[in-house]
Amino acid sequence: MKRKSQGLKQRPSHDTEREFGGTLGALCIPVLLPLTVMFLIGVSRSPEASLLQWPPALPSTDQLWDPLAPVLLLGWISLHALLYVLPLGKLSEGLVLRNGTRLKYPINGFHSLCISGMLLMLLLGLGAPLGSLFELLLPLAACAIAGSYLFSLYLYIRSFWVPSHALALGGNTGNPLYDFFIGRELNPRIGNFDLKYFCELRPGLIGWVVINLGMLMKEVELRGSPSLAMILVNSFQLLYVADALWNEDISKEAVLTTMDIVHDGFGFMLVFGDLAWVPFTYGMQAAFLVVHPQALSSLGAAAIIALNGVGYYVFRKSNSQKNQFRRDPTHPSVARLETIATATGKRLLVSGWWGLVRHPNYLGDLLMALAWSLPCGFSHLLPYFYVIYFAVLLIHREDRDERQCRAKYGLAWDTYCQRVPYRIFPYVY
Ligand SMILES: NC(=O)C1=CN([C@@H]2O[C@H](COP(=O)(O)OP(=O)(O)OC[C@H]3O[C@@H](n4cnc5c(N)ncnc54)[C@H](OP(=O)(O)O)[C@@H]3O)[C@@H](O)[C@H]2O)C=CC1
Ligand SMILES: CC(C)CCC[C@@H](C)[C@H]1CC=C2C3=C(CC[C@@]21C)[C@@]1(C)CC[C@H](O)C(C)(C)[C@@H]1CC3
Repeated sequence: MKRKSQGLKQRPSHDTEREFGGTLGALCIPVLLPLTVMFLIGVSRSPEASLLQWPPALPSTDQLWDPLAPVLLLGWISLHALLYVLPLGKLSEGLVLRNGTRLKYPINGFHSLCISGMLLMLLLGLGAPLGSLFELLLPLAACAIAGSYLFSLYLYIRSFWVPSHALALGGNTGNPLYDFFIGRELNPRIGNFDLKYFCELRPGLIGWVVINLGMLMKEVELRGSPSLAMILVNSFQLLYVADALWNEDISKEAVLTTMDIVHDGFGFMLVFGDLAWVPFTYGMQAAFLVVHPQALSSLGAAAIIALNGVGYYVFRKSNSQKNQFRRDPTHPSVARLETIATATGKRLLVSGWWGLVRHPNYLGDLLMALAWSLPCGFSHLLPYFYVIYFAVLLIHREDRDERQCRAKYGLAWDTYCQRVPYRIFPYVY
């Protein structure tokens, strides 16, 4: 690769505000989170399933390797890369970049989900032992983690050959450890293939529901039929993933406007998050249920379904309201909502869902997260790991978003905060 014109040479900005605990965070997170993945998988299949057991039970090295794991993982990524480049769905434009251009993105994630689903059904019909994913979970996670390190290294190195406007504002501090972690390049692409966008929605997110299905099949192998708890966990999480892929389209909804796509560089944090953390920890409840079956009454199941329904309603309605307003503030569904003006020309909603709390979509997401854990009963903490982690992630994300909005909207943002004082939970936080 040739270095682009000298006039565009990037200068590290040492005074950039550092996130995720700065250099210390960048040193600890890439070590601790992969260990957490291994620890959680190990604990989920131990009879005690205790998170508090000391010393923590980490799997032995021979449990981490199976030659089938890299083959399956590479096959899965290649399948999704192929589906990504197939001329299915339409092309949408992202937001305007710093150099005034807009990138084009294929909107075919839902097609990928449906095709993956059909292929899986075919494989199951042919007698493929999907339940073996249970035994392969540790080697698969180990490969995904190793792949995340290698891929992030590639992304870090290639970022030195791109022009400065292609770098993320927060990822060019000059501290190699931090920049590797947070990501230097904003939208790394090979030709038209957008690596960040591809990883954000496809292999990991769809991989998560495939692993869940594998856990369900393992339960069928062990006990003859899937339990109600397992069916609920699988259905709720499939709904969440299908919703994300269905709403990928910018002209419908707004994955292309999330802070991960618009603001964050593509470094270890997102690579590992997308390819290892999401598929191997978000489905922890299903893995837990294989070894720790739970009896669930019809009344309990009905209450949990209702909670997931309420959470989904709040999550979807609030996200849709903001996205509709962003797209067309004169649309009848949002035109009557009260707003305040900002210096950028954009208006902020202060009524409707966004007048209830400043992040109603996070509230809905957290209610759903709780509904995913409840089918696992109250005997163990492990199935509640996701809710606890997610609350921490969203509180931290909310704080990052607030700082970005305050920088963008200044006084108007402060007025919004006065009008809508609660962040996520009405009257609590
Ligand atoms: N399952 C998971 O692991 C995760 C799920 N999520 C989910 O993803 C979804 C998207 O979340 P996220 O990307 O964090 O951001 P949000 O969808 O919450 O968007 C925040 C942005 O919305 C705009 N905005 C904020 N307040 C207002 C207002 N009052 N009026 C108009 N516009 C406003 C601002 O953007 P602008 O100035 O550009 O208009 C702000 O930066 C959420 O539902 C979240 O729960 C997120 C992270 C992880
Ligand atoms: C390991 C780290 C410290 C943190 C990793 C964070 C990532 C796991 C998440 C950051 C933003 C995400 C989003 C989704 C999944 C998790 C990650 C990648 C999302 C795709 C889930 C489905 C939603 O509907 C969404 C709005 C599309 C989400 C976008 C953000």
